[in-house]
Amino acid sequence: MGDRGNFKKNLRKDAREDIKLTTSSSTDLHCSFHGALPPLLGWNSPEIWRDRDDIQPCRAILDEDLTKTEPTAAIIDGKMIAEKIRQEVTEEVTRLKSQTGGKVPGLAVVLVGSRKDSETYVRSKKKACKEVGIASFGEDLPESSSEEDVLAVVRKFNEDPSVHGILIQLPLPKHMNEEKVLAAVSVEKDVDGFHPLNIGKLAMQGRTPLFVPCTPKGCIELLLRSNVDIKGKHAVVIGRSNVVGTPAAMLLQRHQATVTVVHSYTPNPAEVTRRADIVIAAVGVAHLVGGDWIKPGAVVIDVGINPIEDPSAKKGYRLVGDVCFKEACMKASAITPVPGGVGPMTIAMLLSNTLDSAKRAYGLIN
Ligand SMILES: Nc1nc2c(c(=O)[nH]1)N[C@@H](CN(C=O)c1ccc(C(=O)N[C@@H](CCC(=O)O)C(=O)O)cc1)CN2
Repeated sequence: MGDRGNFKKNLRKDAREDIKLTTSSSTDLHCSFHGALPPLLGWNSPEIWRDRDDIQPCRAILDEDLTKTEPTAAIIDGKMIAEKIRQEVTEEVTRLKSQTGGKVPGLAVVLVGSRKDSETYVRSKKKACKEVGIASFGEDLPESSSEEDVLAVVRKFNEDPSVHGILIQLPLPKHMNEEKVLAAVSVEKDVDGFHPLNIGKLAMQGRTPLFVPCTPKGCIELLLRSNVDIKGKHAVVIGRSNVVGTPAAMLLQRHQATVTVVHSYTPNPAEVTRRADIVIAAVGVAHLVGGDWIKPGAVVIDVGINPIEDPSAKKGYRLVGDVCFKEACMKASAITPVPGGVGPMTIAMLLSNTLDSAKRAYGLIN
């Protein structure tokens, strides 16, 4: 009790700012009751990975010569595996069409604002739909749209029987309540798997969510299709975002892994990660995970897609993962590259979820 009562004075300023927000929220169970105690649901603290004494920059970033050691890792080719899944989806769409007298799955993609990366992802999703025979519907709203504008679009797609999946491209503009918008998507059309019912069922034993979030599902699919045993293994998930880290940890547990989540408040994350047989890195910090974080023989799934300056590249930048690929290759038994690893699987899983939704709507699966 005493320790908890005292801990407030040790918090950094940014965390304190956050406490003000958290304590005024209606979800802040017990706080007003216990006074100085932290809320039962914890603080909504920001993830800050930079300027930590217990994290060293990876050697490849420091341009040290790594050529003296031979890489050990097999490359898990996400692009190839995603392509195989797209072919499978194409065949199933054809079968569904013949079973339903010409019906095809439909995906609606809602984009709010004009973030360049989001526009690229939305374009890729629509193109992928076309290639596999899924009809795509789009609604692009300006950044200045109100939450009610977005909710109206969601309601329209909820009621449209030719739409089997609805996806709200994230992140939404800051002035919108993401929780409210995602919860407005019909649970039967929630192909992103972010509806509280779907994510809640994913967290609970013996429950079956209608959809599982695409990127974590893609990570597991990569492991399964690369014949990596998950059962009984120690998996470390680095990052605890709603989109990747948290659902990935839940999915790994459902596959009987022992899961540790490493986050920005974990002391000595390298030491903790070094105990893992399977590492899923999903923090969004370029090259955070150095070779010294990886146990020899571990399997590494790198979810990060971070642009870094590169004057030799046509666009002036290139994409790198959260893992220092050059270093991790010397330790891991298998690793996903960036680009060409998890990214293409995110879209393949979206197609697969949309197909499942259509099959359910036409009574072809439960
Ligand atoms: N509603 C959602 N929003 C977002 C999600 C999501 O799953 N649902 N995930 C990310 C972005 N994302 C899809 O939306 C996504 C990211 C990356 C890729 C991809 O194929 N990446 C390529 C590289 C692409 C490039 O060259 O620019 C790769 O890694 O090889 C696809 C989808 C955030 N928002």
